[in-house]
Amino acid sequence: MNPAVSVRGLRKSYGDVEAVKGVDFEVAPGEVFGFLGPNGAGKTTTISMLCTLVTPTGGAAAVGGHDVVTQRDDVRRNIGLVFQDPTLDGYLTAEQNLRFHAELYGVPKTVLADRLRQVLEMVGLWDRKESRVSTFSGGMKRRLEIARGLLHSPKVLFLDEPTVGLDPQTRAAIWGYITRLRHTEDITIFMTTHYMDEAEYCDRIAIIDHGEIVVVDSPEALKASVGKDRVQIQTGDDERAIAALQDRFGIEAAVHEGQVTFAVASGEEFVPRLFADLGMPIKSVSVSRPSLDDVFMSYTGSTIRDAESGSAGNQWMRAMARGR
Ligand SMILES: Nc1ncnc2c1ncn2[C@@H]1O[C@H](COP(=O)(O)OP(=O)(O)OP(=O)(O)O)[C@@H](O)[C@H]1O
Repeated sequence: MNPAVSVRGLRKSYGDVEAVKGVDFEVAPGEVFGFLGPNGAGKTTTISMLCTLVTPTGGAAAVGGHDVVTQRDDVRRNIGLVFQDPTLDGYLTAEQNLRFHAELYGVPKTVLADRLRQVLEMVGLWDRKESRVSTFSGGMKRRLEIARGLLHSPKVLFLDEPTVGLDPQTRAAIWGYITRLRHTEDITIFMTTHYMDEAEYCDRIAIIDHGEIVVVDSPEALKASVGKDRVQIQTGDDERAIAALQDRFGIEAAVHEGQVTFAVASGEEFVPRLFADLGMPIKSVSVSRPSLDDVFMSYTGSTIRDAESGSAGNQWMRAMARGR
């Protein structure tokens, strides 16, 4: 089967700023594919090139088999967009917004009424179809944008940070619609996010940092590739525990989330040694498998939050990355 999205050496510079530095990847039909990276990593620039809104400086990309530079109209007919900034008309009703879009995309009149109802019911806005969009909450507007993005039955739906700025309940609802889509529509989904928990919904994710793809794989495979567990202990004296871990096991630890935290290859097997040889009482121990946070750290050397705030990451996280 031909890939839904195919990208080779794609790059984009804005003057001296190399926003995207030559990325390669393919997205299979029916896949939910995510770009995960901190603010400024190049996610919006990449998705904008795929949607024909930004012209690449180099390389090539095809969506649904159509080139994003030479076959822009074909690409546009085959894609749906939900971008960070809302583009709904507030003075129109929900239904009027969708009808306007249907006209632009040439949705046949014979199917329009059914399709309108289908997409509005999917996002829970059928009852509000006659309300003006200016009266909608942020979450309702985002839901309407998703309905609009799907109205013309696109082959690929592009979502740029679909839940940014929304409360946790609305974020969960939006993910509910997106995951249900894979059963109800014949569609490929390409999305960007800087939320680790949202990346978990994807079949595969590409981690992007400073305009480059660092790794592409399923969330499970990426977590398994870290190869280290996170161990957190509580003792009566954090400083002494950190020093003892260094002296007796050569392990670098730091206080993280209020507990002495470090990374080791097989956490459960290490715990008995810890009790036997740490040389001080331990009040509690927890061992957890790597999260996508740990994956991001392991491949890029900082956490997403640290990358966004410009700080350097803490000591145990740096220790986590050092194995590579
Ligand atoms: N129109 C533009 N002109 C100049 N520089 C730009 C422009 N658009 C993006 N950039 C720069 O390109 C880099 C990548 O930006 P991009 O918006 O693609 O990142 P992002 O990962 O999507 O982050 P965010 O989620 O904050 O949008 C940044 O350094 C940004 O400042």
